[in-house]
Amino acid sequence: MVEHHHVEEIAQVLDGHPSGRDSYVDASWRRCVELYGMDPTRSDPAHIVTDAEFRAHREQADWMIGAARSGLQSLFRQVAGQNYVLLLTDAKGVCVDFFGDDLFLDELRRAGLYLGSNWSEELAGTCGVGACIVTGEPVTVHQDDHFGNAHTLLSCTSAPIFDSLGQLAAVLDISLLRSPSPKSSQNLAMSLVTAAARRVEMANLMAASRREWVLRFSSSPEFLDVDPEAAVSLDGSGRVIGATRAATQMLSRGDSLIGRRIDTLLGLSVDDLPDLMRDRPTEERVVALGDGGAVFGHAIAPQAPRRSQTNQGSTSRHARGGVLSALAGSDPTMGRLLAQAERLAPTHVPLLICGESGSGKTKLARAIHMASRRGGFVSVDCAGAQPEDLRQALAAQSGPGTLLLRHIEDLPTDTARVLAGLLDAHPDLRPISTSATEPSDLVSQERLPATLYFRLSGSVLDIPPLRERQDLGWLLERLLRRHCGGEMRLTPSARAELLAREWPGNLRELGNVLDVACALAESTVIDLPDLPDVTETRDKEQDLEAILDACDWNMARAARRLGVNRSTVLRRIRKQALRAPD
Ligand SMILES: Nc1ncnc2c1ncn2[C@@H]1O[C@H](COP(=O)(O)OP(=O)(O)OP(=O)(O)O)[C@@H](O)[C@H]1O
Repeated sequence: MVEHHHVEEIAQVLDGHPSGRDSYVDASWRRCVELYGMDPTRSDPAHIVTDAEFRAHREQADWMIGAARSGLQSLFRQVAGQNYVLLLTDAKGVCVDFFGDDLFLDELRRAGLYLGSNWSEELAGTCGVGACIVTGEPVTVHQDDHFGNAHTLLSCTSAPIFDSLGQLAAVLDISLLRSPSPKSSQNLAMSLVTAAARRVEMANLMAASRREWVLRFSSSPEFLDVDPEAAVSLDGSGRVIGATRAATQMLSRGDSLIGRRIDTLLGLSVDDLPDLMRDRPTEERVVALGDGGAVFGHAIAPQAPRRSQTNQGSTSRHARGGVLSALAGSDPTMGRLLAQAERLAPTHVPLLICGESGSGKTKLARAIHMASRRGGFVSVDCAGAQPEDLRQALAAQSGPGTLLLRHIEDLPTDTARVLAGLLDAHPDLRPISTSATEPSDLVSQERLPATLYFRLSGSVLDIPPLRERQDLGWLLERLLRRHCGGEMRLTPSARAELLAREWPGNLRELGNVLDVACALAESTVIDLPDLPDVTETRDKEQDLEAILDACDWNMARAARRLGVNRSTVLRRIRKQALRAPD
């Protein structure tokens, strides 16, 4: 009798009379007849895939099963003793994971509430999983909402799980073999299953974003850190590269967020993210939404170096892009310089890298060598280098390679003559020189013989000083990880102070300041008082003579005390015309 009524009701919907049920039920009934050619009078049993098919589906969904496991387990504990069964299906509707009571296993299997059953709408008719896959929304398909007569005792509540790019990845379903007749009896099941799906998406995004910034949101400050509602992951330039479904709905009413810049979606830029980290009181971490509303935000810094975003792929061009692009964030001058360096790297053109002390000339030279894939690497500090030092350095070198000549401006005249001869003897050796002196001054001030200068400066690369770079925030994070490990973080005020400094000692000074700050910080958070004073750094410059005296004019010791290298000390001694006491 009930079955007859069910078939009639479906026929009425097909005639255009709404059933009064949820609209997704009517729509699904119509699809079953009009699209899949199903017959409501038939009573087809559950559709179970073959063992081989099941293995293939499970293998493909392996990552999702892993990500969802603990969410499923805790959901199952929440509904323990209420005869619910939990199914995780893949995006095609095949059940790949299952939690249910062993007592009812046979019955559950017969009903298709078990591993390997296929709940796609075109096979199973109107059902929770099938309707969820088609609509992309959470649904409850209760008792005779089901199309097929075989399933009209079941109550199935299903929520979609999307991957971080917004593709449907799985469906989480909570079902009962027998249930009370009002559909509203399943409202709690609906809340539980949607919350569990949201947490699985969150866990998934977090697992995939260890190398990226993640920004999590909650409308209530109490839950921001423990159970946020939504999250996005961002690349170094602040573009969204992953989002949970809730974030898509919260920030762009369901339109994809992928590729959009965070400052076009929210009242903040990527540089503001550190202000939203956990060390700041939750109530202060307010983020303005585009529609005028506001939520609370929690930013999580990358836990490992970010992947290179250029040249994805494993070609040698990628390797070059990787090593060079890792030297800068989004600073336009550095961007141009690195693009130029990338093109020059594989050539034999002698390079002269100019820039202030500590600005990263040596680092760039090494990166160019690595990108060139050109055999051996020989490095010589030219400050005070004797001809014999050069000969020794090159004694074992044969074949292609790079000769790094650091502080070329301090090369003594005798050694300069020998260098020219050594370059003749090693035609495969490509010289890369570094200089803190302007290229024009190298010749005009007779720091280098003109012939040698032209021989060494096939192309000149100018590194900007740190105070002129626009990627200081990026560098701060990078050096913080390198100098202090992944754990350490800066309070917003410490960060603001570092961003405001002039950095006359450039990246070397920044590294030294972070070393001191890490040593002084009492926890994993670096605060304002942990930062060495600017005047301490300046004093170092001014008190060179006093420090040299204190170190018995031992250059290496003085260099360590000052946080610079030996040749810089030599240069400063010359500049200040200091003389060691007799
Ligand atoms: N892009 C970078 N990212 C992170 N650290 C960097 C970068 N460039 C340089 N550094 C660090 O800054 C410090 C100074 O760099 P480097 O020795 O290359 O400077 P330099 O210009 O050659 O200095 P100098 O002229 O005094 O010899 C080093 O500790 C280096 O590791």
